Amino acid sequence: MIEARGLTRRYGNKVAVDDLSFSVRPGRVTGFLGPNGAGKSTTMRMILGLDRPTSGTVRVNGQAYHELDQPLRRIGALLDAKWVHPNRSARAHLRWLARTNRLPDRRVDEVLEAVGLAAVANRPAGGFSLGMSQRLGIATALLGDPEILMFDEPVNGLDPEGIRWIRGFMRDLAAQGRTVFVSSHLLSEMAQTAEDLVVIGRGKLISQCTTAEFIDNASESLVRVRTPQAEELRAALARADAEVRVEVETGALLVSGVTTQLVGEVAAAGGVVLHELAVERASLEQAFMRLTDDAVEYQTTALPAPELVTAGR
Ligand SMILES: Nc1ncnc2c1ncn2[C@@H]1O[C@H](COP(=O)(O)OP(=O)(O)OP(=O)(O)O)[C@@H](O)[C@H]1O
Repeated sequence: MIEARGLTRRYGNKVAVDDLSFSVRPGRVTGFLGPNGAGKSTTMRMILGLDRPTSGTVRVNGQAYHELDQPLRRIGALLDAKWVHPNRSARAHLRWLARTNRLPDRRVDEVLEAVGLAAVANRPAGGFSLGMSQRLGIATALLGDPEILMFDEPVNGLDPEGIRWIRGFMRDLAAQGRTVFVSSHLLSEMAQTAEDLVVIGRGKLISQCTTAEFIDNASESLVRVRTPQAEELRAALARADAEVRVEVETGALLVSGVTTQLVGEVAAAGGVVLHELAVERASLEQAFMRLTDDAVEYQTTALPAPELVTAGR
């Protein structure tokens, strides 16, 4: 269990993490989701005692990190896969960590086996691909056989096979009853991995819920209509209190807050010919960006949001 209460971290005038409270439960993969710069890495560093909160607390099984006896046995983390000394072999790296943390040598071979690195264990880690480095980072996190595991953007830059392996591995760890907390800036990635979500933007909590609930709330259903009498239909729908937008690229009308049935009936009553009438679900990533829009730190000005013209209600 990880519990943050009023967790806040300021760097000068910048509030990187802002009064964040959330809990991460055992036996599930919990995604830590937020756009770039939202404060995910800072929060994870505070959980590990690598950064100090300006105010608030974060506890690992009821204790602050520095109070933990043998912390590697309680919580294992992958924050940066490339921190291993390049001339050191995977096995030597893990042995060194095991010995300095009073962990048995046999754990080294167990974790190398678990992440599929046994065959390359004596090769210098400097020559490892990103995927292999990630596996070594995960082996390092597993060394103390901890109940809690934390991974910062573990699939960034990996090929599809590496991504598939990491997703499956995280789910297996959760199925063993462990607490698995994993960050990402992509909702689509989290949707395939995590059962629960902690969503943040600009350091603040946006939502804590199941992934299914978040997706349901986030994705807006739209009705897409194509008609040669767009103006008449727009006016009729506005009278029916629907919100109508025109998709500039294709000229189709996107109607929110209505069913296809209602649009069909309004069109029929107004004598409007329809060429297309369909339900369109906003993509998850669009929905996520809309929810966290105010919270995106580095908004691009060169590429404006998709041009949708809103007509009166
Ligand atoms: N040591 C630091 N000094 C000053 N500002 C910092 C420091 N560490 C982080 N920040 C700022 O705090 C904010 C949150 O950063 P953080 O790296 O935690 O976000 P993130 O959600 O992990 O983003 P990303 O996905 O881009 O890594 C950013 O504005 C960042 O510039």
